Order: sequence, then structure tokens, then C-alpha cells
Amino acid sequence: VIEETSGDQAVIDDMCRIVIRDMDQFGVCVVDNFLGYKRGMSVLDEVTGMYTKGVFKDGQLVSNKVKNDLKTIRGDQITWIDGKDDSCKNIGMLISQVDSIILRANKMANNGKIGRYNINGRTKAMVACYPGHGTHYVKHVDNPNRDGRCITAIYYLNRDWNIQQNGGLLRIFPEGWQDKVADIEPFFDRILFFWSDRRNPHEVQPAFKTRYAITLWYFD
Ligand SMILES: O=C(O)CNC(=O)c1n[nH]c2ccccc2c1=O
Ligand SMILES: [Fe+2]
Repeated sequence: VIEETSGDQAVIDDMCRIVIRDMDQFGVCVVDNFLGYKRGMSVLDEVTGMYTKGVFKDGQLVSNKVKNDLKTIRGDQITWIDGKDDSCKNIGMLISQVDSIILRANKMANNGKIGRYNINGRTKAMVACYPGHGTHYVKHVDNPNRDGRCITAIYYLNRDWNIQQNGGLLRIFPEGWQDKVADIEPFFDRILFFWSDRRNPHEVQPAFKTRYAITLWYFD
């Protein structure tokens, strides 16, 4: 976990070396203070602005056994953003920051491949909101059947997040770690990278406060 990034290339290169090392060693990498306070807040303001404007689609239907009758409740709400239009230029700035890290890391990794992948594209940014009152995401693999996505990058936006009160922990069950798990708190200005395939089953535990995250999936 490393501190504040500034624009200069040396800092970017240091971060890339850590991403490469952690992805090779653990298949998971966490970087704190990714954008710094000011730029992080500009992204958060954009996202909360979209949320109040009702841009987010209705949450995914999740069946919940409530006193053994199947109740369907709405889970996370999402919207897809390419970051090109003016209304989300700060999300656009986040996307290009993540792009530069991934593409630089891809070049720096031995024989120009990070984890034997040659990253050459990505999805749009998926902005997700868990509205609280117990919304969660069941244990899953992002890319179980080789759909091309190889790295998941999740940027978190949650200020003053307290896991004990607010829940919303991301728990990863990395293959080969036996019964050890990686517990990631969705803290503001934190970015998380992990291999999208079956090596990293993961779940979002029930959240009791509005929880925002922006996900990019990188393709090989
Ligand atoms: O927010 C997190 O910490 C982890 N989040 C996830 O793993 C996750 N994974 N796959 C999705 C697919 C569609 C909509 C939301 C999601 C989603 O939040
Ligand atoms: Fe996921």
C-alpha cells in the first residue's frame, strides 16, 4: 500500500512496480491515496451528483430468503460512464489515471506482459451504488468463463467508512490461500486490482450506508 500519487513519472513508475509485484505474488493489490484528496473529492462529487439526479438504473434483483418466503429485493444500482462528456470529466480523469498505471505496468512487467497478459483494452467505467439497508453482492467470480476480462480495478469513494457500523466489506477468497481471505475496506481514494478470473472469488458483505465504487475491467 503506498501513499499519495503526484503527476511525476517516478511516482507512477514506483506504483507500477508495486502493482506488478503484488499481482504476481498475491493476485491482489491495494493502493491508498490513489488520486489525492482534492481529485478524489471531485470524482465523489460527480458520482453523488449523478445519484441525486437519478442516473443510476434500478438495482439488480436479488432473491432474499426472509422467513423462508422468497422476497426479491433490489441490490446494487449501476450506471456505465465513458468519462468523455463534460458532466463526468473527473471520472474521465480517474479512468485515464488507471489506464496509465495499467498500460505502464504492462510495459514494465517482464517481457512486456503483466501476469502473462497483454492488456489492450477495457470496459467503460461501471459506477455502482449499494444503497445501504443490507444490500450486498453474493460470492462470485467476475470472469468465470474466459470472456476476455483479466484485471478488475475498483476505485472506492466512501469517506469516514466504518466497517463495524457500515458493513460493506469486500472479502476475496484467493485460490491457493487455503482458508485465508483478503478483507478490503471500501475506503475513499483507495484503488484495488485483482485478477478477474476464477483465482479470485469475492463477495460484498451487506452494506448499511450508501456505498459507492467505480469499476474498470481490463481486457487481454
Ligand atoms: O464493490 C466491491 O467492492 C466489489 N464489487 C463487485 O465485486 C462487483 N462485481 N460485479 C458486479 C457486476 C455488476 C454490478 C455490480 C458488481 C459488483 O459490485
Ligand atoms: Fe465482482
